[in-house]
Amino acid sequence: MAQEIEEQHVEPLSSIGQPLCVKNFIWSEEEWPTITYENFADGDGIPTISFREIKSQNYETLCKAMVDACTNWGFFRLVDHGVSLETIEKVKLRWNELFDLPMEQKLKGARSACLPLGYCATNPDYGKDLPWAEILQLLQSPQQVVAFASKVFGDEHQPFSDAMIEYMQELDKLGMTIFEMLAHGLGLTDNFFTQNFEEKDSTMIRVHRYPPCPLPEKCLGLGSHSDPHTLTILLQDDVGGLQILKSDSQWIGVRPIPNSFVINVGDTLEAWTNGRLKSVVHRAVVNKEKQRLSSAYFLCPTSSAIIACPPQLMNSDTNPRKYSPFTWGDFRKQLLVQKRVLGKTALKRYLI
Ligand SMILES: O=C(O)CCC(=O)C(=O)O
Ligand SMILES: [Fe+2]
Repeated sequence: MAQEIEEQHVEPLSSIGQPLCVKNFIWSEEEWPTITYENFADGDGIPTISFREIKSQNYETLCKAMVDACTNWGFFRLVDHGVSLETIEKVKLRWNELFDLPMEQKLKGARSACLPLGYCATNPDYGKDLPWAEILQLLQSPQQVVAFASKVFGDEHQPFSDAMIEYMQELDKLGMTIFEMLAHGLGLTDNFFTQNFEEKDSTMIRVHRYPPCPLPEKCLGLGSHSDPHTLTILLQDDVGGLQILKSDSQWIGVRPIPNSFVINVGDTLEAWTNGRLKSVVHRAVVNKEKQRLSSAYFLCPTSSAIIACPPQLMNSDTNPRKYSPFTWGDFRKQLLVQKRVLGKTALKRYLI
């Protein structure tokens, strides 16, 4: 029986001419998930922040709560975020339409080995520990979205392109609000972070669709990693599968709540705040019954932005500088060479 499952062909994740079966997706044993996709009990302590009262005098409290969430968890859920449900539903529909297309058509927009932008079914370049996911990765640039969509949908690209561009513009605005609030809560000038985000040359989106998996106890949608960027705004559907690593090496599931985003701190923001805000390792697990859709919007500063912790967040005796200042462009270049981020390792190169 086990043998039969392992020999099964995995149609939704096989590119043309590259048939894959379940056994090609079995991960190294240390990585096998210890809790299932719908085990959320331990994750209910993850803070939930609402923007409903953002305009009132509660602003101060809200900013502090956000900083606390990013300090203690590296993650929070955001509700009443102001991005319209219509924008979100529209883009989800377009993503599903894309993933539902025949493989030949999707591969017209395939990513190339040298540039990780476009569509791919799993990521065969990894060789082993293959993600159980279809993935679309694109830069925030409207031109790039249109170029990708035109390759895949031809003259019919407009609904996809428009939905995607609108969604990313909304998320960008939301990201800037969060950065202002974090700066405020940390006692920095409100534009401390946002002034570095004028050019959006490397901000990007990654959309995943994880098909049902016959062997979820040995496969992973996305392996454990921290996000190297600054801030991630994650949209997940109601299935569940995102798990985060608590400090005591315990994995906990993030319960999906309707019309919310999951926000998490990336490595770059951790360095920028001298470790005050934490970039926490997480992963996506899969399940036998349901496909799952998620999308991560990764906010990145201008390439020339210098990531250096401001003096207000350090203390020469008790909390000296932990990372040598670096530019986002330099870090990004190194990440592109590294290709695969495993666990939380990317920042080590700048440790003092
Ligand atoms: O699918 C998820 O819930 C996680 C996605 C993620 O962590 C990422 O794309 O970096
Ligand atoms: Fe991530």
